[in-house]
Amino acid sequence: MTNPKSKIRQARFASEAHPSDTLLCTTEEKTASDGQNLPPNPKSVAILGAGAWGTALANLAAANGHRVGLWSRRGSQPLETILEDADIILSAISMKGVADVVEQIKYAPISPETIFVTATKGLDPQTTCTPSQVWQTAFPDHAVVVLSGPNLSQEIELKLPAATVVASDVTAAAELVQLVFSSHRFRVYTNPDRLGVELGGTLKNVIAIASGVCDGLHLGTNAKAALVTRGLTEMVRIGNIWGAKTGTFYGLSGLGDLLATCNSPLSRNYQVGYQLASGQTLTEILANLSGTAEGVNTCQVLVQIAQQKNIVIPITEQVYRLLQGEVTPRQALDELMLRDMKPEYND
Ligand SMILES: NC(=O)c1ccc[n+]([C@@H]2O[C@H](COP(=O)([O-])OP(=O)(O)OC[C@H]3O[C@@H](n4cnc5c(N)ncnc54)[C@H](OP(=O)(O)O)[C@@H]3O)[C@@H](O)[C@H]2O)c1
Ligand SMILES: O=P(O)(O)OC[C@H](O)CO
Repeated sequence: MTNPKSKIRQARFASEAHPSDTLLCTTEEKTASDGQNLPPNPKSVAILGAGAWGTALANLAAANGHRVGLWSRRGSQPLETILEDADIILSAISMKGVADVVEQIKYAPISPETIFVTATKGLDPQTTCTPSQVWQTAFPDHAVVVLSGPNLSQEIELKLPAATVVASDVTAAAELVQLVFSSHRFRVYTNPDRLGVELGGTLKNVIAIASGVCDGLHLGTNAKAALVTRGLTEMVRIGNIWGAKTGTFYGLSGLGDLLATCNSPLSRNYQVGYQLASGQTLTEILANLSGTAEGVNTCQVLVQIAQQKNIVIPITEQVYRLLQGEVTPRQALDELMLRDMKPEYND
């Protein structure tokens, strides 16, 4: 006989429908495959964006026994229905859609207790704001949490172990989100530096494009190590100007995500770089890419910020010029190798 306490309600997607049409937890009871008991106080979690990451996060929360609704603009569930009574509203919308979705729900009846979580890794091209800043501006009285870490969604869907960070200045909100997503295969840490955690996940995408180029040109392990290390220096430099803490960039959401994304062919940003090195144009690559490579837009925003604030970010600049078609991958490499000689640390 199965112990009812060891049962969870598992979310299931019907293959014939859009995932967001079918998610809301089924009533099917199943022995806890993740070793989790049904939580004493299951939360209602609304996930916005049924792409790769939204779907993986929905599965994680549902496997922990929470009530999960997954919304997509292409599904049949109205947004208001998904938002009703949500304890947590998590956005996994790609950056280009965040402002639109925020606008749609700005005037929806949302409880003041509802926590917003953003899992988007991008920058708004109009305002240069981070996604959490966009959400916080629209919902100034709500807790906003960033979820970011080395989290390639395909590995998480395969139930491989991973860790992430949930960051907020509202500790209780971060701790609640930690509880909702934590399991024996997904270890969740809290961090008070919301901006640092968010920028780590965002800025590394540009370095991941550069790493793809490095591997596509077969430049070797020494070159890759140099690129990733100097890339981290650039990330810290930009983050410090923004007001993020240096130490945060050496954690999971910075160095951790950098290592994952710069070394995995599963990363869309890495794929963009790799394919650029093999001679394809950006237009061709993006036309065939499955999912979103946020680093392409982030790079443009960073170059704009660097010019305004006089920040030296040579790798990002070369990635920008490469994406614009102004240099070839080899020329970008030469530009980086032949820069003026300097000490390793002068910040
Ligand atoms: N995939 C990962 O491994 C991973 C891991 C961590 C973080 N992230 C971050 O999570 C975000 C989403 O990534 P993803 O891989 O899930 O990308 P994706 O598969 O391309 O999904 C993006 C989602 O955003 C939705 N969207 C875009 N514009 C919209 C708009 N105007 N209105 C409503 N919905 C809109 C898309 O809806 P449609 O399907 O209708 O276009 C889709 O559901 C990115 O910022 C990414 O950097 C991804
Ligand atoms: O596929 P990418 O390049 O968007 O990377 C996915 C995640 O950000 C990895 O943590």
